[in-house]
Amino acid sequence: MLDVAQAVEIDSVVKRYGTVTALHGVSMAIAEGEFFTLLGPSGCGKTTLLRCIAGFEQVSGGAIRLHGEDIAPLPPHKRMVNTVFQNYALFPHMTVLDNVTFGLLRRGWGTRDAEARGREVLRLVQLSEFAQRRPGQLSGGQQQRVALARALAPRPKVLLLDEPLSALDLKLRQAVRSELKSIQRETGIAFVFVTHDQEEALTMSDRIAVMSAGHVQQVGPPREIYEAPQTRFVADFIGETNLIDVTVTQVSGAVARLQLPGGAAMDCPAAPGARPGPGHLSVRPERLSLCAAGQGDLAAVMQDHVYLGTDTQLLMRLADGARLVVRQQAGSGTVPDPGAALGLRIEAGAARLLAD
Ligand SMILES: Nc1ncnc2c1ncn2[C@@H]1O[C@H](COP(=O)(O)OP(=O)(O)OP(=O)(O)O)[C@@H](O)[C@H]1O
Repeated sequence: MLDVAQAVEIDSVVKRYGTVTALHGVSMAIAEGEFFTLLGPSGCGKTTLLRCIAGFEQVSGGAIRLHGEDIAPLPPHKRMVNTVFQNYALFPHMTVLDNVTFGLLRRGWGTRDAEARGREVLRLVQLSEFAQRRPGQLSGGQQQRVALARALAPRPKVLLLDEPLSALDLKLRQAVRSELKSIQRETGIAFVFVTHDQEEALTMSDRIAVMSAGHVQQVGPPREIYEAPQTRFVADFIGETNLIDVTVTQVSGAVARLQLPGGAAMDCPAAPGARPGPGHLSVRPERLSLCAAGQGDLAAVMQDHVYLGTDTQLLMRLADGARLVVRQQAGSGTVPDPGAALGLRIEAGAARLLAD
């Protein structure tokens, strides 16, 4: 059935370049007005998927629908989507306003309407007073906003953004992040945002699709991706985690019973697909705490520590040689001496059995 609340539906999309398969049957649905992020390491297929939505590439299998309509037969300029590229691709010899109106005039808008719309989107990105400058006379962040204004000008239904902040330095990137987010809210159109930066994804998105090697690993809101990762890849790629080898004795529904290294038993939430047998538990470093040797869930030996200002990273080893990291907040305890035997307590609800 057709679901009109979906701005974009990606349905079992396969993309091959000769013998290379860049997308292996990828599915996801992006809602109207949603800030949706494709996140994954270099080469996982993010840009390929964006290019398939934009129409710069044809899919090898599956379908892409925009507001319920299969867009395969439509050329890029008929798709009601627009793209903001990493390098902005502004015309250096044109004014800011002309850069923004250029695409409108090519689409057949009248000069007067194009100029009015151009000034409107420049107001939206707070660049009204720069309308007559050339791109070379603007900062990187301002050029990025011109590129955004230009892409928004024809009122696309979906805006695609391919690592639009990666050319900016860290401070500026953080400032532009919140601007971009508020512009998205104001326009109410769906943004499909590509990044390999997990912090960018966590801070800006309504939902994130984590991709690896042409597959979707998990789709969900940032908190769910961080707190309830389903696979080792997601647990490891998003933030920092401890992957602990465990023996799963029973899985019933979303709860697993397992045995920790050292023999202690515990019940914990399990990702869909988790099975009895050897398994991996993910526990974030900030959700482990120290206690006396012989107490807690795990027995560990202190190895080393790294002072990080707001907190300290404690590096530990379990009896089987596995390494664990504990994050201790500044002022919340003393750092044990190297070689000290300790207990580690896993905060209630903090452990998650992964599917692989
Ligand atoms: N035109 C092409 N011809 C052949 N292979 C390609 C082509 N474009 C992309 N690929 C391959 O497809 C895979 C996915 O590439 P893609 O650019 O989508 O990854 P990405 O996740 O966007 O990476 P990055 O973050 O580095 O841009 C890679 O293995 C890449 O080498």
